[in-house]
Amino acid sequence: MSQDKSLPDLAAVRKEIDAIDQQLQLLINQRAACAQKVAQVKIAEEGENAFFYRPEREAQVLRNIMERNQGPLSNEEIARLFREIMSACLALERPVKVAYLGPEGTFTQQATIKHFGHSAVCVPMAAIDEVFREVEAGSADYGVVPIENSTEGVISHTLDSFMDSGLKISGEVVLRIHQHLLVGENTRPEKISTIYSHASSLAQCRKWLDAHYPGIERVPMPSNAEAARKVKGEWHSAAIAGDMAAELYNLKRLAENIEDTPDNSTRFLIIGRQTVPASGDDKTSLMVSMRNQPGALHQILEPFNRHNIDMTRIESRPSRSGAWNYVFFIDFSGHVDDARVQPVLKEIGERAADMKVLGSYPRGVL
Ligand SMILES: O=C(O)C(=O)C[C@]1(C(=O)O)C=C[C@@H](O)C=C1
Repeated sequence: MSQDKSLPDLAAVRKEIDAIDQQLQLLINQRAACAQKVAQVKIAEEGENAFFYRPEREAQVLRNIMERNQGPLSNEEIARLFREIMSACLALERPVKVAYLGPEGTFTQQATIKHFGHSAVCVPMAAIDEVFREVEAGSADYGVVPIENSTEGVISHTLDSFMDSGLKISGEVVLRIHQHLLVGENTRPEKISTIYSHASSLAQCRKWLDAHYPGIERVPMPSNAEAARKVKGEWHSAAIAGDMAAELYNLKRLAENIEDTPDNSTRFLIIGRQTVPASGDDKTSLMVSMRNQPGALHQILEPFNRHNIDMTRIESRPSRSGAWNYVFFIDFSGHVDDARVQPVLKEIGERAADMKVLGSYPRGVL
């Protein structure tokens, strides 16, 4: 019994919670049973190799949840809970196997869980092209690779992998990147002589390091998770890495959120073998090869402008097929099936030496 008469009665509120939990449990299992019925339809229509994961439907479900949310839980929090419910429902239909750029503890693993939830089977790969190969070979259903960082720019390795791959982009996920200075339990801050991290993480924290650890050696590592693993047993070094690595290796945080730009984020792509129908709010990624002639770039950009299509990114990479030819990677708002997108693709296709649609996919929701 509460002392203060204006406070709710604790035992009574807990009883209310128990009753709600009972209903929630029933409803969640009813929802899961519906997912099993959906699986039956998919198998009947498309066979055992049907695509059980439906990115467009998941994006719609999550958007609806956020739109109708009245609180007190925030839109992000409620969507995260439903993300996990859908993840469990999908696993009941058919567990999905997702290859990601490892090792365990990387931001890519964090992005994979953010996108697919905890019920997906996540497998770390040693390199970006291994993620591509694993999905191409059918050993994994989907792959997750980083594509661009807001402070560091594009990850060219991922772009280059698309040149030799027939895989499609089926989604994107954006992760806020928070970097921490991590040490093992026996490390004394004043004894630190080396700081390990991935080169891009060192670059993202350069100003902070200049101010707090001037003159201390900075050693690039293949990943920040590996940097975290290395400092676990060293008493004179520190690592820069994120939450996942800190938890995985049980490291102490000497300083948190040390990235130089507070809105530091990385965008990851989901790659697979699936063409995704329109979700209502989509993006498309294109790969366009152009001969190196005057006005080549203008020829590609002009149709987007004339048809009023919002181009969200353009990157160029030297083509591997011949000297001085360029490949442009273009992202724009819209889906290949949209009536206003089709004339743009037709015109660019006529002007380019080669054009490949890498995929139309829902804009990242979470
Ligand atoms: O609607 C479907 O196709 C389902 O399989 C159901 C469901 C869900 O739980 O809502 C589960 C997995 C799919 O990726 C999308 C949605």
